[in-house]
Amino acid sequence: MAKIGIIGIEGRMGQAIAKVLATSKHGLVGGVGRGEQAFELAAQSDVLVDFSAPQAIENNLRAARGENIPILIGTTGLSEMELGEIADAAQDIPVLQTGNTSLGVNLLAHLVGQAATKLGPEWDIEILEMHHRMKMDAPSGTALLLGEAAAAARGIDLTGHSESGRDGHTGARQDGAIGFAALRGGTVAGDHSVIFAGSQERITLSHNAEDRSIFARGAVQGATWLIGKPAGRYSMKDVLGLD
Ligand SMILES: NC(=O)C1=CN([C@@H]2O[C@H](COP(=O)(O)OP(=O)(O)OC[C@H]3O[C@@H](n4cnc5c(N)ncnc54)[C@H](OP(=O)(O)O)[C@@H]3O)[C@@H](O)[C@H]2O)C=CC1
Ligand SMILES: O=C(O)C1=N[C@H](C(=O)O)C[C@H](O)C1
Repeated sequence: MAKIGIIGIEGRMGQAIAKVLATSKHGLVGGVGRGEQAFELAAQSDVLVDFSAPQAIENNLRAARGENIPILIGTTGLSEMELGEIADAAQDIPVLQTGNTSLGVNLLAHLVGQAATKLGPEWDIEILEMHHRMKMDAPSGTALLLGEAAAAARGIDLTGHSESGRDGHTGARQDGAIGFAALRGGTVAGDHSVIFAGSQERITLSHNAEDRSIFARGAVQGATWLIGKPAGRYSMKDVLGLD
């Protein structure tokens, strides 16, 4: 049995993970919310799971490092600086950071990579996502993960090739760009489509999350997998054996 500590326990994902743990062989040792002590939680846990907010990352990494335990970070909307802090922490402890913990999305990313490899750069790639009205960040962490998969397959850097937030007189699409569009509304748990638009034809690869339990199950699987691993940076592809 693994002792799992949840950062962001009162949130939508924190509650979904607690529900999964209630019927699993793994134990929930507790959780913390805003302003509470991640350090005390880390001292009682085998692994930390963070679904909170980007501002909490630095503190949460310090808590995991202080106890020499792994951490799974599902929080999205991370800045370059926060991603740098994650890379730094991964020199000392196992860290899994991902925009999506579900099996379906990670398989989708794998398929997107395959399609991008087979289809030449004349096929434009556009990524469309829709989420519930409370979501704080755009493009979603999943959209970026899918964009990274397409960019890696094409041998390009996503940052230098992404186009998002088109509005007004945008001019023509840049050759080789990966486009992002975000919709927000209602209670949508997470819909993502990757569109490959060629000449007179289109291929669309999609995933629809019907419930947060898919992310919660993946988070528990990823967190328990991390226990006992050497320090380093891991992804759900490692957990699910998708490479
Ligand atoms: N990787 C994945 O598979 C998934 C990732 N996510 C991501 O997880 C994150 C959380 O999503 P969701 O649960 O829907 O969001 P919620 O807003 O429902 O929950 C976030 C929780 O974290 C708390 N919180 C905020 N700041 C801190 C802090 N500094 N320290 C500790 N707790 C804090 C919030 O408290 P308060 O209410 O007081 O603000 C809230 O309870 C988002 O970034 C989201 O994009 C979501 C689903 C799947
Ligand atoms: O905030 C959410 O709800 C979700 N966030 C993740 C993201 O940014 O991709 C994962 C999932 O789509 C739900």
